[in-house]
Amino acid sequence: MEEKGEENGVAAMKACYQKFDPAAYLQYNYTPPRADFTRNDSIVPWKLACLHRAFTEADVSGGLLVDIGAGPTLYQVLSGCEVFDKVILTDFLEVNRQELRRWLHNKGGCSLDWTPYLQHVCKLEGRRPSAWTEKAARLRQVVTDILPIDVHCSQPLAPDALPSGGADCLVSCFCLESVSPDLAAFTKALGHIRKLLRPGGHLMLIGALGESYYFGGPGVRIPVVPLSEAQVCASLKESGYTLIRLEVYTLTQDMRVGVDDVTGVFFAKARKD
Ligand SMILES: Nc1ncnc2c1ncn2[C@@H]1O[C@@H](CSCCNC[C@@H]2Cc3ccc([N+](=O)[O-])cc3CN2)[C@@H](O)[C@H]1O
Repeated sequence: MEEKGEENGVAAMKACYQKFDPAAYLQYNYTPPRADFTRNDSIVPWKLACLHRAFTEADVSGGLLVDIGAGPTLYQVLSGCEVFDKVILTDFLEVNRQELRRWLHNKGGCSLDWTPYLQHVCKLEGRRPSAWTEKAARLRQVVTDILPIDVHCSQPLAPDALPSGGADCLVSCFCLESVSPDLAAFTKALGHIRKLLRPGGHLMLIGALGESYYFGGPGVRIPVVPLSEAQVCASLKESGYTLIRLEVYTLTQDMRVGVDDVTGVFFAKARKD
């Protein structure tokens, strides 16, 4: 019976995503006030600072970085693309993979201008902001594939998607808790993606705390499993990771813009032993 319930929950979640609107989603979460580069207390600069620090620490190295459930966003690999020579982006929806391809193929028609993001990460790296064109070229050079993924499958990617040794690092932002019907499914999904990672490899995980829903487009209300810090730590441990660091951002009133009921954002750096 339990298996059936779990399958139904996952199927219902997948149905919700059929109406996901990348352009609206980007406007809701990746424009001011949540993405205000003139404010250090804005959410996106906080996330980029966490990712910059984590990717530039000496314990992170290797050849292949895989982004799990990238959605239509690229910010999550702007630091990692300088450390790894090969980056694979993944998402469940073709509309999101198309959005990513549009930017990577420099074809125009993107729903968001990523220039301020590229400039901000260049500043974090101590480079002049005008080096953003070099970072854009680097990102376009290292991203080799944009693949379909389903974190609820015990084998989330196609069999030959990754080299036999697996990825050296995974990054996943706001995906697992937004696609899982409950905490058990979230923890199980962490276990599924862990199999994509080589022993000693790192997981950089960003997610929402206390979120029970968000809008993935006008009128597209998508349920989310509300997580606490303690549940995130317990799920990482239970699914076979060693937590290195957990950082938390608490949303100020002006960051609560009506597109979700998220109360906080966590950043976890963990390792597969
Ligand atoms: N089975 C699946 N496997 C893998 N990916 C899947 C699956 N199903 C859907 N997907 C894929 O996962 C999705 C990832 S986008 C999920 C959005 N998460 C919630 C949203 C994000 C957000 C952003 C920023 C801030 N903030 O405070 O600044 C708060 C929040 C909280 N609300 C989407 O790309 C879908 O295509």
